[in-house]
This record gives sequence, C-alpha cells and structure tokens, in this order.
Amino acid sequence: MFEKNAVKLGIAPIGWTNDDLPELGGENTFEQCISEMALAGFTGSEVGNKYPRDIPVLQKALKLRNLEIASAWFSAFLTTKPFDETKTAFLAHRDFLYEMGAKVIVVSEQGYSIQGQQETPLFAEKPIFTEDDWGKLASGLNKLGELAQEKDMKLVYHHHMGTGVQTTEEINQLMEMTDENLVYLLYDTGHLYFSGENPLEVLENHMSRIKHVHLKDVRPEVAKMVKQDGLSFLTGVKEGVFTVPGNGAVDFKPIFEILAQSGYEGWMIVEAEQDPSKANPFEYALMARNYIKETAGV
Ligand SMILES: O=C1C[C@@H](O)[C@H](O)[C@@H](O)C1=O
Ligand SMILES: [Co+2]
Repeated sequence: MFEKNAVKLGIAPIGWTNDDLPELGGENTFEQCISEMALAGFTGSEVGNKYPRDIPVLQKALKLRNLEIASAWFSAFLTTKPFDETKTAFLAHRDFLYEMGAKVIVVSEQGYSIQGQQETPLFAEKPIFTEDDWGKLASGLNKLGELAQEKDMKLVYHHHMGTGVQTTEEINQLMEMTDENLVYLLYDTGHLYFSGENPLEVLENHMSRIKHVHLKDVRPEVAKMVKQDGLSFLTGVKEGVFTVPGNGAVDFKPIFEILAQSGYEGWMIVEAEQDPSKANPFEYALMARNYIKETAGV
C-alpha cells in the first residue's frame, strides 16, 4: 500500500473539545487530549482552543508525547472583507505554524458561511458565490499561497459544508481559478460524503494538488435527517453526523488505494467531531487507529 514513511497519522482535538461548539468537551483538558492521542498511536495533531499559544510551552508538552503539529485551521474572509485584514491574520497564523514546524496551512473561506450558525438550514441556505466573489477568492488565495511559499509552506484549501466551496463543481472551479503552484487542496472525506458528492471523483480529479487529508466518516441516517428536516450544520454535529473512519458509510478502502498508488506524502488526520459525552474520544481514537492499520496498512 503506502510507501514506508510516506504518510504520517494525526488526529484532531475536535473529538475532545470542539472549537465550533465549546460546550462539547468543555471538561476535557489539553493534557488529557494530547496524552490520549499519543496513547492511541498517533504522532500528530492540529491545534484546538485549549492548546497553549506560548510556543515553548506547547512544544514541550507535545515533545513529551512524541507529537507534532501538522497544521491548524484559518478562516479567510476574502469575499467579504478587505484583503489586508485577512492577510494580517494569515501572517500571524503562518508564523505560529512555521515555528511549530508545520508544512501546510489549512484555509477555508468563511465569507457568507453558514457553518457556525445554529439555526440556519444547511442544505437550503448554503451560500453560492457570484462571479465577483470567485474572483476575489481566487486572487486572494493566490496571494496567501505566495505568503505561505515564502516560508516553504503550502496553503491547503478546506472545502466545507455550508460554505461557497462545498460541491464537486465548486471545488473544480476553485482549482481551475487558482494557481496550481500556490493553492493546494485539503481532501476531507466527511464533508464530501455529507454534501452528497462522490469522494472518489474529487480525489481522482485533483490528486496532484491534494497535500493534506482529513479522515472523517459520516453516519448516513443523521446526514439524511439534517437534509430532510432542514437542520443546521452544528445541529448535525451535535446529533452525531460525523464519526471516525470505519464507523460510518464512507468507503475508505479505495480512497487509501488511490492515495497510496498516487504516491501521496503527508499527513492523514482523523477528524471526527462528535459529542464526547456520547462518543468517548479515547475509545474512538483507538477504533480509528486500528481501522487505519487494517485498511491502509499504516
Ligand atoms: O477541518 C475542520 C475544522 C472544523 O472546525 C470544521 O467545522 C470541521 O467540520 C472540519 O472539517
Ligand atoms: Co476537516
């Protein structure tokens, strides 16, 4: 399957403490979270709201557990705010990640996004970008991609439910409109499945630009309920739409095969936001680790 040492496996803190819904996992500490990640067999993580921002403190806590920072989420507002506002915030984020040794920067456009709105129906009210929005987004991302390149880092774009870049068509458009040497793609299995896309089609279309992977699974009955009952993204999360790979409807076997055959190198991050009082994060982290070993051989 994968070449030896080609991929590194991480897990996002969002299963322990959820930045979008701070009431989920408020009781879980930073130390518990990173200790359980390491104990479950992961060597990397993204950054959550409980992580110390003091670089030496964070580095020491991670080193003790043989963990690295793979990346962290950045919200861009290229369609709705002056470019310089996003640029200033991006530079601070980039420099923090650079100091932490990360090689990729996760960026998602949040202009007009409904992902953080508790009551807005996800499928009915998803934003659709105008030509002007697309132009601002593409040129802004190219500029941010250049800033990432200054530090020998890569900008990886996170397509996301409830945003203007969600569907296969929108991902294709973004990839066409941006510079292939400046803007790369984060491939998130769960968002594609939830949206009703074919995850394999997106993988095959854009393999050469995929430089970061989120392994997220979906409980199909909850996804169906969110669509039929006009629920919001966050209600879907609270109801358990997402879970760890192997516990839902996404077929990971062909996904791992294509990634491996294409020579993918980089992080695969398990990312399963769900209510930790219903889905014990350590138990689910172990389930994910075992499933990846069995299915992907890493
Ligand atoms: O990468 C991600 C970060 C989260 O904040 C987001 O809402 C989640 O769904 C995701 O895929
Ligand atoms: Co993700």
